[in-house]
Amino acid sequence: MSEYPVAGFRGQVTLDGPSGTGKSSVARAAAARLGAAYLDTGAMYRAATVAVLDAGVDPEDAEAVAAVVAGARIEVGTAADVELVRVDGVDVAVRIRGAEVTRAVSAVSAVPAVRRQLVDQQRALVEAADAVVVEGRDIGTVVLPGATCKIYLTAAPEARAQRRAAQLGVRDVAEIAAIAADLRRRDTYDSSRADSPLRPAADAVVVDSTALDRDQVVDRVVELAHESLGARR
Ligand SMILES: Nc1ncnc2c1ncn2[C@@H]1O[C@H](COP(=O)(O)OP(=O)(O)OP(=O)(O)O)[C@@H](O)[C@H]1O
Ligand SMILES: Nc1ccn([C@@H]2O[C@H](COP(=O)(O)O)[C@@H](O)[C@H]2O)c(=O)n1
Repeated sequence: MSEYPVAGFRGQVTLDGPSGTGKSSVARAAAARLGAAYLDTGAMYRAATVAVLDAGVDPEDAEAVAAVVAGARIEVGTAADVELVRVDGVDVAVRIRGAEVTRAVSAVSAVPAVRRQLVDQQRALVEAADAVVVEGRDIGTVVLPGATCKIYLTAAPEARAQRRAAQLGVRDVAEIAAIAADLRRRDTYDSSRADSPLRPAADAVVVDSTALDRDQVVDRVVELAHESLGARR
Protein backbone atom coordinates (compact mmCIF):
# COMPACT_ATOMS: atom_id res chain seq x y z
CA MET A 1 0.00 0.00 0.00
CA SER A 2 1.08 3.56 -0.63
CA GLU A 3 2.26 5.65 2.30
CA TYR A 4 -0.50 8.10 1.39
CA PRO A 5 -3.80 7.22 3.06
CA VAL A 6 -6.77 9.13 1.60
CA ALA A 7 -7.88 12.54 0.44
CA GLY A 8 -5.94 15.79 0.82
CA PHE A 9 -5.45 15.90 -2.94
CA ARG A 10 -6.58 18.95 -4.91
CA GLY A 11 -5.87 18.77 -8.61
CA GLN A 12 -6.43 16.89 -11.84
CA VAL A 13 -5.05 13.45 -12.63
CA THR A 14 -5.28 12.31 -16.25
CA LEU A 15 -5.07 8.63 -17.12
CA ASP A 16 -4.78 7.86 -20.84
CA GLY A 17 -3.78 4.72 -22.66
CA PRO A 18 -4.79 1.95 -25.05
CA SER A 19 -7.82 -0.29 -24.54
CA GLY A 20 -7.76 -2.82 -21.74
CA THR A 21 -4.75 -1.43 -19.87
CA GLY A 22 -6.81 -1.00 -16.69
CA LYS A 23 -7.67 2.70 -16.97
CA SER A 24 -11.27 2.46 -15.73
CA SER A 25 -10.65 0.14 -12.79
CA VAL A 26 -7.48 1.96 -11.73
CA ALA A 27 -8.92 5.47 -12.18
CA ARG A 28 -12.05 4.64 -10.21
CA ALA A 29 -10.07 3.14 -7.29
CA ALA A 30 -7.49 5.96 -7.33
CA ALA A 31 -10.27 8.57 -7.27
CA ALA A 32 -11.84 6.87 -4.25
CA ARG A 33 -8.44 6.81 -2.46
CA LEU A 34 -7.76 10.46 -3.29
CA GLY A 35 -11.26 11.58 -2.30
CA ALA A 36 -11.61 12.88 -5.87
CA ALA A 37 -14.35 12.87 -8.49
CA TYR A 38 -13.99 10.36 -11.34
CA LEU A 39 -14.78 10.95 -15.00
CA ASP A 40 -14.93 8.11 -17.54
CA THR A 41 -14.79 9.90 -20.89
CA GLY A 42 -14.97 6.60 -22.79
CA ALA A 43 -18.44 6.13 -21.30
CA MET A 44 -19.45 9.44 -22.92
CA TYR A 45 -18.29 8.33 -26.40
CA ARG A 46 -20.02 5.00 -25.82
CA ALA A 47 -23.25 6.79 -24.84
CA ALA A 48 -23.02 8.91 -28.02
CA THR A 49 -22.65 5.65 -29.94
CA VAL A 50 -25.88 4.32 -28.40
CA ALA A 51 -27.67 7.42 -29.74
CA VAL A 52 -26.17 6.84 -33.21
CA LEU A 53 -27.13 3.15 -33.32
CA ASP A 54 -30.66 3.88 -32.08
CA ALA A 55 -31.07 6.50 -34.80
CA GLY A 56 -30.20 3.84 -37.40
CA VAL A 57 -27.30 5.92 -38.66
CA ASP A 58 -24.10 4.42 -40.14
CA PRO A 59 -21.29 5.10 -37.59
CA GLU A 60 -18.96 5.84 -40.54
CA ASP A 61 -21.25 8.61 -41.86
CA ALA A 62 -19.59 11.53 -40.07
CA GLU A 63 -22.16 14.16 -40.99
CA ALA A 64 -25.15 12.08 -39.88
CA VAL A 65 -23.32 10.99 -36.70
CA ALA A 66 -22.57 14.63 -35.78
CA ALA A 67 -26.25 15.59 -36.28
CA VAL A 68 -27.53 12.75 -34.08
CA VAL A 69 -25.05 13.40 -31.27
CA ALA A 70 -25.74 17.15 -31.35
CA GLY A 71 -29.37 16.35 -30.56
CA ALA A 72 -28.68 13.77 -27.84
CA ARG A 73 -28.60 14.55 -24.11
CA ILE A 74 -25.62 12.64 -22.74
CA GLU A 75 -25.22 12.50 -18.96
CA VAL A 76 -22.47 10.84 -16.91
CA GLY A 77 -21.92 10.84 -13.16
CA THR A 78 -18.63 11.78 -11.51
CA ALA A 79 -18.89 9.75 -8.30
CA ALA A 80 -16.24 7.02 -8.04
CA ASP A 81 -18.66 4.56 -6.43
CA VAL A 82 -21.72 4.85 -8.73
CA GLU A 83 -21.91 4.33 -12.48
CA LEU A 84 -24.40 6.75 -14.02
CA VAL A 85 -24.66 6.96 -17.82
CA ARG A 86 -27.82 8.18 -19.55
CA VAL A 87 -28.87 9.10 -23.06
CA ASP A 88 -31.97 11.29 -23.24
CA GLY A 89 -32.84 10.24 -19.69
CA VAL A 90 -32.51 6.48 -20.35
CA ASP A 91 -30.00 4.45 -18.27
CA VAL A 92 -27.48 2.91 -20.70
CA ALA A 93 -24.74 1.98 -18.17
CA VAL A 94 -24.95 -1.73 -19.05
CA ARG A 95 -25.65 -1.36 -22.76
CA ILE A 96 -22.57 0.80 -23.45
CA ARG A 97 -20.31 -2.14 -22.51
CA GLY A 98 -21.87 -4.47 -25.11
CA ALA A 99 -20.18 -5.72 -28.28
CA GLU A 100 -22.39 -3.67 -30.65
CA VAL A 101 -21.33 -0.39 -29.03
CA THR A 102 -17.67 -1.46 -28.69
CA ARG A 103 -17.56 -2.25 -32.44
CA ALA A 104 -18.91 1.17 -33.45
CA VAL A 105 -17.47 3.55 -30.83
CA SER A 106 -14.12 4.30 -32.49
CA ALA A 107 -15.82 5.52 -35.68
CA VAL A 108 -18.18 7.77 -33.71
CA SER A 109 -15.37 9.16 -31.55
CA ALA A 110 -13.30 10.04 -34.64
CA VAL A 111 -15.88 12.65 -35.73
CA PRO A 112 -14.48 16.13 -34.84
CA ALA A 113 -17.91 17.68 -34.07
CA VAL A 114 -18.65 14.86 -31.62
CA ARG A 115 -15.30 15.40 -29.92
CA ARG A 116 -15.84 19.17 -29.64
CA GLN A 117 -19.25 18.63 -28.03
CA LEU A 118 -18.06 16.01 -25.53
CA VAL A 119 -14.79 17.77 -24.70
CA ASP A 120 -16.77 20.93 -23.78
CA GLN A 121 -18.94 18.78 -21.52
CA GLN A 122 -15.88 17.06 -19.99
CA ARG A 123 -14.20 20.38 -19.18
CA ALA A 124 -17.40 21.67 -17.52
CA LEU A 125 -17.61 18.54 -15.34
CA VAL A 126 -13.94 18.84 -14.38
CA GLU A 127 -14.33 22.50 -13.51
CA ALA A 128 -17.06 21.62 -11.01
CA ALA A 129 -14.63 19.44 -8.98
CA ASP A 130 -11.74 20.43 -6.67
CA ALA A 131 -10.07 17.10 -7.31
CA VAL A 132 -10.69 14.72 -10.19
CA VAL A 133 -9.28 11.67 -11.93
CA VAL A 134 -10.18 11.65 -15.64
CA GLU A 135 -9.55 8.69 -17.92
CA GLY A 136 -9.61 8.42 -21.70
CA ARG A 137 -7.38 8.73 -24.75
CA ASP A 138 -6.74 12.48 -25.17
CA ILE A 139 -7.12 13.85 -21.65
CA GLY A 140 -3.48 14.80 -21.05
CA THR A 141 -2.93 15.99 -24.63
CA VAL A 142 -6.17 17.85 -25.48
CA VAL A 143 -8.85 17.99 -22.78
CA LEU A 144 -6.70 19.06 -19.80
CA PRO A 145 -3.24 20.02 -21.12
CA GLY A 146 -2.53 21.89 -17.86
CA ALA A 147 -3.43 18.96 -15.55
CA THR A 148 -1.52 18.54 -12.29
CA CYS A 149 -0.52 14.93 -12.94
CA LYS A 150 -0.52 13.09 -16.29
CA ILE A 151 -0.20 9.33 -16.54
CA TYR A 152 -0.08 7.11 -19.64
CA LEU A 153 -0.96 3.53 -18.75
CA THR A 154 0.35 0.70 -20.93
CA ALA A 155 0.49 -3.10 -20.74
CA ALA A 156 1.67 -5.84 -23.10
CA PRO A 157 -1.04 -6.82 -25.64
CA GLU A 158 -1.11 -10.44 -24.36
CA ALA A 159 -1.68 -9.26 -20.77
CA ARG A 160 -4.48 -6.96 -21.88
CA ALA A 161 -6.22 -9.71 -23.84
CA GLN A 162 -5.90 -12.14 -20.91
CA ARG A 163 -7.34 -9.58 -18.48
CA ARG A 164 -10.27 -8.75 -20.75
CA ALA A 165 -10.91 -12.49 -21.27
CA ALA A 166 -10.89 -13.04 -17.49
CA GLN A 167 -13.28 -10.10 -17.06
CA LEU A 168 -15.69 -11.68 -19.58
CA GLY A 169 -15.23 -15.24 -18.26
CA VAL A 170 -13.75 -16.37 -21.60
CA ARG A 171 -11.30 -19.32 -21.62
CA ASP A 172 -11.44 -20.58 -25.17
CA VAL A 173 -8.15 -19.89 -27.02
CA ALA A 174 -9.87 -18.83 -30.25
CA GLU A 175 -12.12 -16.42 -28.35
CA ILE A 176 -9.11 -14.93 -26.53
CA ALA A 177 -7.43 -14.42 -29.93
CA ALA A 178 -10.58 -12.61 -31.13
CA ILE A 179 -10.48 -10.37 -28.05
CA ALA A 180 -6.81 -9.55 -28.75
CA ALA A 181 -7.67 -8.73 -32.38
CA ASP A 182 -10.48 -6.41 -31.28
CA LEU A 183 -8.17 -4.57 -28.85
CA ARG A 184 -5.65 -4.13 -31.70
CA ARG A 185 -8.35 -2.89 -34.09
CA ARG A 186 -9.58 -0.28 -31.63
CA ASP A 187 -6.06 0.91 -30.72
CA THR A 188 -5.16 1.29 -34.40
CA TYR A 189 -8.34 3.26 -35.10
CA ASP A 190 -7.92 5.46 -32.00
CA SER A 191 -4.25 6.21 -32.57
CA SER A 192 -4.48 6.91 -36.31
CA ARG A 193 -7.45 9.30 -36.40
CA ALA A 194 -6.72 12.90 -37.39
CA ASP A 195 -8.46 14.57 -34.43
CA SER A 196 -6.96 13.98 -30.94
CA PRO A 197 -5.28 10.62 -31.63
CA LEU A 198 -4.31 8.36 -28.75
CA ARG A 199 -0.73 9.18 -27.72
CA PRO A 200 1.12 10.04 -24.50
CA ALA A 201 1.41 13.72 -23.59
CA ALA A 202 5.03 14.90 -23.70
CA ASP A 203 4.93 15.46 -19.91
CA ALA A 204 3.09 12.22 -19.00
CA VAL A 205 4.64 9.57 -16.75
CA VAL A 206 4.38 6.19 -18.50
CA VAL A 207 3.30 3.36 -16.18
CA ASP A 208 3.62 -0.16 -17.60
CA SER A 209 1.21 -2.41 -15.70
CA THR A 210 2.20 -5.70 -17.35
CA ALA A 211 3.92 -7.06 -14.24
CA LEU A 212 1.84 -5.17 -11.67
CA ASP A 213 -1.47 -6.15 -10.14
CA ARG A 214 -4.31 -3.66 -10.05
CA ASP A 215 -3.62 -2.51 -6.47
CA GLN A 216 0.03 -1.86 -7.25
CA VAL A 217 -0.98 0.35 -10.18
CA VAL A 218 -3.49 2.23 -7.99
CA ASP A 219 -0.72 2.78 -5.40
CA ARG A 220 1.56 4.20 -8.10
CA VAL A 221 -1.16 6.54 -9.42
CA VAL A 222 -1.95 7.84 -5.90
CA GLU A 223 1.77 8.31 -5.25
CA LEU A 224 2.28 10.21 -8.53
CA ALA A 225 -0.75 12.41 -7.77
CA HIS A 226 0.69 13.44 -4.41
CA GLU A 227 4.19 13.89 -5.84
CA SER A 228 2.82 16.20 -8.55
CA LEU A 229 1.49 18.58 -5.90
CA GLY A 230 4.97 18.73 -4.36
CA ALA A 231 6.44 19.48 -7.79
CA ARG A 232 4.11 22.46 -8.21
CA ARG A 233 5.04 24.10 -4.90
N1 LIG B 1 -2.80 -4.41 -13.23
C1 LIG B 1 -3.79 -5.27 -13.49
N2 LIG B 1 -3.59 -6.60 -13.39
C2 LIG B 1 -4.55 -7.48 -13.69
N3 LIG B 1 -5.79 -7.14 -14.10
C3 LIG B 1 -6.06 -5.84 -14.21
C4 LIG B 1 -5.09 -4.84 -13.91
N4 LIG B 1 -5.65 -3.61 -14.12
C5 LIG B 1 -6.91 -3.87 -14.52
N5 LIG B 1 -7.17 -5.18 -14.57
C6 LIG B 1 -8.40 -5.84 -15.02
O1 LIG B 1 -8.35 -5.79 -16.45
C7 LIG B 1 -9.67 -5.65 -16.98
C8 LIG B 1 -9.70 -4.44 -17.94
O2 LIG B 1 -9.51 -3.26 -17.17
P1 LIG B 1 -10.29 -1.91 -17.48
O3 LIG B 1 -11.67 -2.17 -18.01
O4 LIG B 1 -10.13 -1.05 -16.29
O5 LIG B 1 -9.37 -1.36 -18.70
P2 LIG B 1 -9.56 -0.07 -19.60
O6 LIG B 1 -8.20 0.40 -19.93
O7 LIG B 1 -10.46 0.89 -18.96
O8 LIG B 1 -10.27 -0.70 -20.88
P3 LIG B 1 -11.10 0.04 -22.04
O9 LIG B 1 -10.24 1.15 -22.54
O10 LIG B 1 -11.29 -1.02 -23.08
O11 LIG B 1 -12.37 0.51 -21.43
C9 LIG B 1 -10.60 -5.50 -15.78
O12 LIG B 1 -11.17 -6.76 -15.49
C10 LIG B 1 -9.66 -5.09 -14.64
O13 LIG B 1 -10.13 -5.48 -13.36
N1 LIG C 1 -11.07 10.44 -24.27
C1 LIG C 1 -11.54 9.43 -25.04
C2 LIG C 1 -12.13 8.30 -24.48
C3 LIG C 1 -12.61 7.33 -25.31
N2 LIG C 1 -12.53 7.50 -26.65
C4 LIG C 1 -13.15 6.54 -27.57
O1 LIG C 1 -14.13 5.77 -26.91
C5 LIG C 1 -13.82 4.39 -27.03
C6 LIG C 1 -14.29 3.67 -25.79
O2 LIG C 1 -13.45 4.01 -24.70
P1 LIG C 1 -13.30 3.04 -23.44
O3 LIG C 1 -12.23 3.67 -22.61
O4 LIG C 1 -14.62 3.00 -22.77
O5 LIG C 1 -12.94 1.69 -23.96
C7 LIG C 1 -12.32 4.32 -27.34
O6 LIG C 1 -11.97 3.14 -28.05
C8 LIG C 1 -12.15 5.57 -28.19
O7 LIG C 1 -12.57 5.33 -29.52
C9 LIG C 1 -11.93 8.61 -27.17
O8 LIG C 1 -11.84 8.76 -28.41
N3 LIG C 1 -11.45 9.57 -26.36
